Amino acid sequence: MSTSPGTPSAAKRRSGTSKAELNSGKRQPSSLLQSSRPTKRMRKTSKLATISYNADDDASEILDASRLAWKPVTLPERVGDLEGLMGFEEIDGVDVEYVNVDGGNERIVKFKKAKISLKEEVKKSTKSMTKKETQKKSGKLENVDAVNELETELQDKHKHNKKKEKKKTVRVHKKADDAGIGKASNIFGALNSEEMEIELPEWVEVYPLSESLLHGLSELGFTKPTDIQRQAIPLLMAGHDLVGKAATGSGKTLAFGLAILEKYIASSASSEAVSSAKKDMSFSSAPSPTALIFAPTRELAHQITDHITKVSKFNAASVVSITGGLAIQKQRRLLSYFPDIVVATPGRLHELMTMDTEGLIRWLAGVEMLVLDEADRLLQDGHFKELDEILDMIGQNRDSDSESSDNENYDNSSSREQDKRQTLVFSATFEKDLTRKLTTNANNANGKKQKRKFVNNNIEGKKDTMAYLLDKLKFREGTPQYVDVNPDEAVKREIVEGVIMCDALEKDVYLYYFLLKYPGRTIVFVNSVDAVKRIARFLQELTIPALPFHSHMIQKQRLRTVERFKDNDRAVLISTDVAARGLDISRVQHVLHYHLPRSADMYIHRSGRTARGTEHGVAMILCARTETQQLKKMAQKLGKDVKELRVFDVEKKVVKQLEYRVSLAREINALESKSTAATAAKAANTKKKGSSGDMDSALWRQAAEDLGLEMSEAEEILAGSESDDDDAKSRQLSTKQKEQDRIEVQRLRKDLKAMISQPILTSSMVSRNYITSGLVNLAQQIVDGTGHETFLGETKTTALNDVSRSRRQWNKKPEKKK
Ligand SMILES: Nc1ncnc2c1ncn2[C@@H]1O[C@H](COP(=O)(O)OP(=O)(O)OP(=O)(O)O)[C@@H](O)[C@H]1O
Repeated sequence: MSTSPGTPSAAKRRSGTSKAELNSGKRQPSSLLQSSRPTKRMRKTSKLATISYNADDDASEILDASRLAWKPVTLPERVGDLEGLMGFEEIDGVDVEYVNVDGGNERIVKFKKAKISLKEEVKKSTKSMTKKETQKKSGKLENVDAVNELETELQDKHKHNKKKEKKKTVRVHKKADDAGIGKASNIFGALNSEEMEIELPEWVEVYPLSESLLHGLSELGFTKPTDIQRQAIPLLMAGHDLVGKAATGSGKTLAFGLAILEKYIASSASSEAVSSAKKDMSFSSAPSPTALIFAPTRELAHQITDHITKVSKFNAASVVSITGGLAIQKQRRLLSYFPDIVVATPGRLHELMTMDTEGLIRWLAGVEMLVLDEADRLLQDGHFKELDEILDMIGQNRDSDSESSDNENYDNSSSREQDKRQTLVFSATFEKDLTRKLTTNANNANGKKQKRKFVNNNIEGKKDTMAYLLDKLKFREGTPQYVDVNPDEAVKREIVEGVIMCDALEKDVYLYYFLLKYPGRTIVFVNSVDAVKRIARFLQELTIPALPFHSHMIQKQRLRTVERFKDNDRAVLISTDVAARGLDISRVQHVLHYHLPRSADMYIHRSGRTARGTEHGVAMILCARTETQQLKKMAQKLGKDVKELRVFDVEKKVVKQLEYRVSLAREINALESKSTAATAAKAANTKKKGSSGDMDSALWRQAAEDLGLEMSEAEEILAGSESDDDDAKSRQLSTKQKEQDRIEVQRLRKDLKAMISQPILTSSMVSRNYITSGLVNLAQQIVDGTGHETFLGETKTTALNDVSRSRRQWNKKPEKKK
């Protein structure tokens, strides 16, 4: 507890709410728990007061402290045995006044009846309103059930189109600035009023967007455009093809999303007559969608759908995602409602198009805007083949309709004019010489267009993939517009980067250290599915709320995991690179690269899961000494000198204390895995025999899920049992062995629990009689609530603060802690 600063002898007041220690209103030492040895008085129960200071409350009466309703404070278990301290008590609803006496060496504490000021009350209610609003606004990723909801919604969109269109034209009568200011009773009412004028001058400056979109932006709280939106939207509205590059989390989705919606609103597709006639149409007669958007992952496709749907709340545009992992027939049905915007992963759309008998291809070929989000990823293995074929399919159909130019005839302007499709390509990373490639097609000295020269026109050759794409996409202009919002910046400015150096085998303990020290929403990236599973298990054992995430999980589980991650601000997502791109989850405080990413671009995308929108965040690499060459190379590719990296120092003594916990957790995991494999082998054997219980595939799937196995693992075990009955049997542990393992796991868990309940001592505590050392005022930390919840003697801090302040650079020795 710090004494009140200020003039000696003067009564000092502060405003706000905090906790204060009490010595029954009598004199007490200026810092109760800082003297060199515990005194008799320190052994007494100390009292805390939760106080509300009110500077205007001169008339408050002085209270007798001994008559107040003090409540005992429950201390964390580990704090209970501090030397000499027996406990604390607290009280609410009093004002505290300190009077410094004896030249400021001592203080008297006076208690007065508290009055909560009107300001405080308003603040309180604002807080709870804001929370509710935020929850409402935050929205959720679509889950499987949402497909059904969406279907109903699409039907409703047809029915209620008229109503929506009416909403769209709501006019404005009242200035937002006038709303509610100084009228406390009506502050929130005004926010919901449809009468409120939407004034977003910075958006209108960029492009005169339709009122329904401004309304949507206003609801999302997006008062001004981001740089990429500012630069891309006018170009897109002028009808240009565009390649857009901007940092992660900089709002690329709405850069193309708003342009698509604006075009939709302007086109006949939004007219009431067309919308209501759609229900009687077929793929060959229905108007083509305004836009077809490709994304490389399912989550990203759902997220784009969600994002565009939210901003188009006040118009009738319908958006669907077509992705793998969900029932294909349902997705076919969704398309049969002829949505205005289709967001797809190439795999599933390809599947649907190759099944097509009713003109789906032709319907898609007429799309007005084609978008490739995360374009460089779409060109990589596992995506490109399907995308390539889709582009061929819709290209051929369009060509046969419009006799469009072939890609060699760039200056055939007449055929280009017939070609209505606009093509948009976005990413945070493109291969370096893209600009050069784009400009090779610019005018030459004679003012004539030059043909693009492709070094290698074959995607299989892996070279020059972007050039191949540019050719394949058949831009309607010879050269698309190129917008690069941050040419010199690889990782977003708002991301503070750091590196922790350790030995390869120490990564687990350093990871645990970081997560304990900086609890907060975190994504840990690793390079294999096995690593995801192992790390998630051992962290869970250490009571860290870790969630595994990888592409072998069934889609339902993946969506559920993302929801759980969003719902818990301390959750730790352990993921492969499947979550590296596009995933937009707010308030992810840290990204940890447990394994070095395989490419510099992947480092940018992984790191970009933090600092979304206007937020800030930390990206930290756990680098084994054997990986330093790889790290240097990566830094070079990012245009950085490795020496610029902030090396983040970790207290070795503290890490030492965590090692035993980590080894216990690993031991438990090993025993549990043995038992899980044995149970699965038994289940597989039962399934094979069929007689004692012929498990159908749903039950089998359920059993695998219950055991925490993926289907691939379960099938592997099953296959093993089918090929060799004896082998499967041998994997079944004897009942006795299983029982022994179970008891051992219980014992280890108990030990681990006991360890976890102990505080971690920091260097200021390790070698000293901490309570009396005078270096750390522990009681002060407890009273103020500023103490770290796990690291005894340390104040609460954030990784953002600590890494930003870290000055140590590569190859410099850490400063010795005194
Ligand atoms: N004009 C705006 N004002 C404030 N926030 C915005 C604005 N536009 C978008 N955002 C928010 O910024 C976040 C990032 O947007 P988005 O997902 O489009 O980024 P991105 O550039 O596509 O990132 P990535 O390259 O990682 O996919 C989202 O949460 C989005 O809601």
